[in-house]
Amino acid sequence: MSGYKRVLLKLSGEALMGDDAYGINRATIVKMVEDIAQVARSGVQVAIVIGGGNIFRGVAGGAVGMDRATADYMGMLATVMNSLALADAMRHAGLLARVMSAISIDQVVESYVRPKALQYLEEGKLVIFAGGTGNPFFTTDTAAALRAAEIGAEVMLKATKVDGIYTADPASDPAATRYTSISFDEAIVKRLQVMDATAFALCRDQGLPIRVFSIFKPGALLRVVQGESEGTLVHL
Ligand SMILES: Nc1ncnc2c1ncn2[C@@H]1O[C@H](COP(=O)(O)OP(=O)(O)OP(=O)(O)O)[C@@H](O)[C@H]1O
Ligand SMILES: O=c1ccn([C@@H]2O[C@H](COP(=O)(O)O)[C@@H](O)[C@H]2O)c(=O)[nH]1
Repeated sequence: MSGYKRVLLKLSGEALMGDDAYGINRATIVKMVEDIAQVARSGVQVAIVIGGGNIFRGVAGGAVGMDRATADYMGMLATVMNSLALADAMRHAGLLARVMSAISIDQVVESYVRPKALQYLEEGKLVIFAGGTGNPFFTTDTAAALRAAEIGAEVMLKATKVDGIYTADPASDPAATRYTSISFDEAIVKRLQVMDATAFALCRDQGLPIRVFSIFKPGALLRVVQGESEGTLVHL
């Protein structure tokens, strides 16, 4: 069905809220899992990183006055919660998923060990990388780029609230237009805020393409994995 054997899927944490003000919307997570199941059942190995913006963001208003590193650790813990919720929804859908955290919380979740993650993927299990990079001052987009490179994913798929990369943030600029494709250097130089520059630079240096597409568009994930033109491709 596709040329891809192994992909890294970055899911927006904020998208998990659905129409709610914060947290995890049940219907939204179930829909996300249905889309992932279609791809996983086709034989593609899928590793996932989910953000934490629906629960906590270290640089957000709620963290004003806090020590930045402490706030960032709270953000990383939020991604552990989202990862557990995602794995639970996957179990309900009959999928086998393992959560591996960059921060050790052994009573709750397995710690990230690269060979073990590779073994799970080869066994056909979904692997959810929680806890970001395990370091403050980073983001889950950078964690996704890092893990994608570590596991030898062929592409990083960023499923987000917008349907690609625009000339400016489409949420605030209605005149913004969407790129079908864009080079890493152009995305970095133009400071397009859809992803942080560290994540773009890591993918560029590893020759790892990124596809940005809408998490809400029905069938978009499957089309992306089938190699169809969807959203925006970021390339060398
Ligand atoms: N040039 C741009 N093109 C597209 N989107 C942009 C651009 N600039 C800013 N954005 C914004 O980037 C955001 C990306 O959303 P997303 O929820 O994936 O972010 P995130 O920080 O990775 O979320 P989370 O941390 O919750 O996973 C969108 O809300 C979009 O409005
Ligand atoms: O490697 C990482 C990943 C994340 N954080 C903190 O968590 C929040 C939530 O992650 P998002 O990517 O914004 O969804 C982020 O704002 C950071 O505060 C981190 O410190 N290190």
